[in-house]
Amino acid sequence: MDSIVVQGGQALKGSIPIAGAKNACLTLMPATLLSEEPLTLTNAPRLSDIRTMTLLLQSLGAEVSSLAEGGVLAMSSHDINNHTADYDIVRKMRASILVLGPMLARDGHAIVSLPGGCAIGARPVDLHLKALEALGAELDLREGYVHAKATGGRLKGGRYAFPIVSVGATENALLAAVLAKGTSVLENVAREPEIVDLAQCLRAMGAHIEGEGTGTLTIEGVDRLHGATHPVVTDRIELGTYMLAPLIAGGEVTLQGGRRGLLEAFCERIEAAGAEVTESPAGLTVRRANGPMRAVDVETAPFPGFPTDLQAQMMAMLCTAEGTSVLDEKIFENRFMHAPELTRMGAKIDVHGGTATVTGVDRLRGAPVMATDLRASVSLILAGLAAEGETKVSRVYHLDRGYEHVVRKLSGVGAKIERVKDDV
Ligand SMILES: CC(=O)N[C@H]1[C@@H](OP(=O)(O)OP(=O)(O)OC[C@H]2O[C@@H](n3ccc(=O)[nH]c3=O)[C@H](O)[C@@H]2O)O[C@H](CO)[C@@H](O)[C@@H]1O
Ligand SMILES: C=C(OP(=O)(O)O)C(=O)O
Repeated sequence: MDSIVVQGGQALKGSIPIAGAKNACLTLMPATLLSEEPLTLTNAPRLSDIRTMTLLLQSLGAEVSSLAEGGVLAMSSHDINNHTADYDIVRKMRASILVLGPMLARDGHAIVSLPGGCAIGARPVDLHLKALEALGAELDLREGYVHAKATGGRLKGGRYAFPIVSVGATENALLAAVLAKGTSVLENVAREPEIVDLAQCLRAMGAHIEGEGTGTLTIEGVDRLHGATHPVVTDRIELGTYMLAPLIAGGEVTLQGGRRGLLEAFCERIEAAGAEVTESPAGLTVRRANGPMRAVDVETAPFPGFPTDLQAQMMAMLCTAEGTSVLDEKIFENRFMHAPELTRMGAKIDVHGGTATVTGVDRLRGAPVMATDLRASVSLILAGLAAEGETKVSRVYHLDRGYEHVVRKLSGVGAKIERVKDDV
């Protein structure tokens, strides 16, 4: 297993290219199952989650190329010969459940393992299933698998109002509705840029969709979809993560390809804390406006609110901001695993239920730390950038799920960071 070792105290200067979004790519890839013609993605990121989705699609009979220059990922689902998504793959990555809607829509049947909970919370998939039932799916849960059939062999247009906003359930329902017979109306849907990206890709494949980016999606099902080439939207979570780096370590960094519209609520909060964010055709440039960073309160919410996937990284920044900040995590019930690790580095954090109170300290101190999920891991690297001495973050496989070339990107702007092999 590898670790990341950071020597803190270097101010940062330069540019970081931002990759295509993991969470967009993971919902765009299953769209290949909807057509017998090829779907090609460009700007796909080089991440272990993308590799896992590749293996899952290949296990169903799809052809998926290895990632080429420019993030080109060529896929073809001409011969889908297996309709079972096995537990061994699904348990590695929750986004695997996104093959259920498209398989059901294409061939009228599918068997997909239930993903189970994970470190950040229970994360049920009941809303995915209820939305598919509203489109005419008959579901049976047996031995840890969802056995799904479309009544009469084809899904039918239907209406479903989500009781809470769910990104994944919106995606699964949209992926299914595009080939259902008739009109579907999905209400209280997620509005994340990744949903807008999925709708645009499906439209390029011939789907009839209205309302992406709003609370209601209206989909007129078509009999077949064709091939397309689609660029994956910029990763707003990678963008926000690296925007925090110069605020923590000092200096000025340009995030190439960054756009404010992807992260308006996040930009507003870091500006309230003392950041200066400048938008240009090249991207977003970030530095401290004047003097040290100050405390701000943060509440996570579905888009366009403050993303839960940036809560851990924001906490790392607030650990050395002047004053006391309150972070309310409203999406996942157990997403503060980074707090005890940051405390080991000298941070002052009290966690009660879904609320963390952070009192800024002058300086963090490097320490060996360990993270149990993706964003928690990167928050420890960010904290290490300004900590006194050495921070060693172990269990780097979490990081590899969502950040490509993290050492290259941060050392490119002057951080002292390396990846090392652990002694066994
Ligand atoms: C691969 C991917 O895109 N992952 C993102 C996606 O996860 P994911 O799609 O899993 O997150 P959801 O938006 O579905 O989850 C939101 C909330 O709804 C609950 N819920 C969800 C589905 C369901 O059937 N029942 C239910 O109760 C969840 O437990 C959670 O409390 O959106 C999250 C919220 O922005 C992000 O943190 C994840 O990075
Ligand atoms: C929680 C995340 O991903 P996933 O939904 O795949 O677990 C994330 O990207 O921060």
